[in-house]
Amino acid sequence: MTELSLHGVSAGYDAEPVVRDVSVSVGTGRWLAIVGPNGAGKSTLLKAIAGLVPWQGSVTLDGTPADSLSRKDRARLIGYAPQNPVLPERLTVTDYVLLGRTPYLGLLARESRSDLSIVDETLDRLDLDALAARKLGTLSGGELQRAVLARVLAQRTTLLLLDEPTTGLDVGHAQTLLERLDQLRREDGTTVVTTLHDLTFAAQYADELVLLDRGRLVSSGKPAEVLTTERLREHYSADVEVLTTAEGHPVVAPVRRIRP
Ligand SMILES: Nc1ncnc2c1ncn2[C@@H]1O[C@H](COP(=O)(O)OP(=O)(O)OP(=O)(O)O)[C@@H](O)[C@H]1O
Repeated sequence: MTELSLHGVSAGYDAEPVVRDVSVSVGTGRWLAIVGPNGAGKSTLLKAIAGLVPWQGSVTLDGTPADSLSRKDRARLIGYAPQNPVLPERLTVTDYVLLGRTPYLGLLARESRSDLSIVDETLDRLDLDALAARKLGTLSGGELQRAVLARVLAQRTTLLLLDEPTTGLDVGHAQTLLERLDQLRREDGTTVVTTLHDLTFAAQYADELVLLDRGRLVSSGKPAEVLTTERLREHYSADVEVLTTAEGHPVVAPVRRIRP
């Protein structure tokens, strides 16, 4: 169970921060989606929470400063899946997912029966059983995406940071993956933070959104509060209509204006 809080977080790569002064909290078992136009700093913010880029400010997990955690403790608490992971093509899906158990292994120790059963269970949860013996290099983009999610889920962390988990998935597979994630969150109480380009998916799955533009937080709150036609025009330079489904979820629809 992990509550995540950020206060005045700035992060970047060189001298100039590309994310500035972001403050946001995510309650235990909640889902936060970071949205914003290309280059806004979404991935950088996620990497800052994961401790993968230099950052300033305060990041706490259940009140404990993230930078006071050892590397191993951090890996037991935070699971991070990058947007474009480097994948060892010759590894089988099972062996790749087993890498998620690394934070629990002692020096030179082999995986235990319990590690193997967690991997089996994770493969089963993500319908990857049939692909378990396949090498990563032979999988389709969508299958790989599921394998990446499986590795991070096998890590059994209470906070998941997922950078664009639906990249390259068709609408059905994207929906299935997000549903599975939501189910795991409900069953296990995992806190989820994702970046998502698809604003409709973000609105339908996340409890709260933060909208970044040029490194700054420009809006945060419930999806229907953040996703307004005016705000999307201002920050994305996009012509959209925000519709509402029968269930009350926002749908962000691009609109083409035919000019005479
Ligand atoms: N490794 C890096 N070194 C230097 N600058 C970087 C690096 N990675 C990203 N940046 C810059 O930081 C800024 C924010 O990038 P970031 O990837 O966080 O944006 P993003 O919102 O995730 O974008 P996108 O939607 O295009 O994936 C961009 O200007 C980008 O060029």
